[in-house]
Amino acid sequence: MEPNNDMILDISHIDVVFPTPKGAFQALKDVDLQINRGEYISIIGHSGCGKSTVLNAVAGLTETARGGVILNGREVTRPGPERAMVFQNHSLLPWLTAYQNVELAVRQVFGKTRSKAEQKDWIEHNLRLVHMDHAMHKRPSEISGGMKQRVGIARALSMQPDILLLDEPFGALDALTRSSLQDSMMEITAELNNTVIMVTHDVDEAVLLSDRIVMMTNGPAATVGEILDIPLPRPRERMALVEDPTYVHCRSEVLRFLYEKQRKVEAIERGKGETAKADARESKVA
Ligand SMILES: Nc1ncnc2c1ncn2[C@@H]1O[C@H](COP(=O)(O)OP(=O)(O)OP(=O)(O)O)[C@@H](O)[C@H]1O
Repeated sequence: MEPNNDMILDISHIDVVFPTPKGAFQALKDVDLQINRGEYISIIGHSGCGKSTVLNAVAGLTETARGGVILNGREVTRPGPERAMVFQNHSLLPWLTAYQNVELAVRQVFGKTRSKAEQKDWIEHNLRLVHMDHAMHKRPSEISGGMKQRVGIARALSMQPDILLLDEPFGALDALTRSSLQDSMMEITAELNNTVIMVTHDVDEAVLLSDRIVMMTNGPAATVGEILDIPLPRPRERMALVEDPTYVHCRSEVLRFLYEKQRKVEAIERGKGETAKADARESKVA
């Protein structure tokens, strides 16, 4: 096979097993995924299937029991600023302003290599990218949820990570704020050509933003079920896409996958119910 020189991240056949009071729980089994530089990947799947666990393994927050995560040819063993994460619930320090929250990250990564003036310019540049320059001296309690999420994204971008890990970044926002952040994300990735892995539950969000959608099977022992290419040209305009046949097709492919998985779960549940009823009947007869 030809070597893939564009590949930045290799999630290579990973298993993740958690110890629980009831014994070992295998969350992921043989998850294998290669991501190219500049790609926007979404991970979608039913609740609890293991989407965040994949992201946490890439972040170096969760150990793998088998296989490994290789970023730029190096195995990931711990968290690092080259993998910046944004969570659903903004994790800003409440006593610091938006500017100071970003400054913390910039100091950590560039404290030794950039002058104070360069760091200031860089912090302001990143806050401008997410349209938060007007409120940079406000504390988290003085800004909306969407604005906090923008600051979280600025903080992640300011570290100039090789890869941006977004765990349902817009999940807690109302529909309008969510759309506006999705648009900002598309502008930013077009400008910076970031590599992104985003966990989402939202099919439209996944199709709008992604180059590929990774659809995961249900857990336990969840794995990559199907991968869907989204061949929509960029820039993408959400309103223009509503009736675009490629958009409609991609959307229905993801929905089909999710419904099929759901039907399987329901069939298994029904099967368990029937077995339980049969057991009960047998024990009565006995
Ligand atoms: N630290 C842990 N210890 C034990 N089990 C865990 C741990 N973390 C996750 N799990 C289990 O692993 C499975 C996958 O969890 P994960 O959070 O990755 O799913 P998810 O697809 O991101 O869920 P959601 O969509 O609801 O956020 C779940 O069954 C969860 O209960």
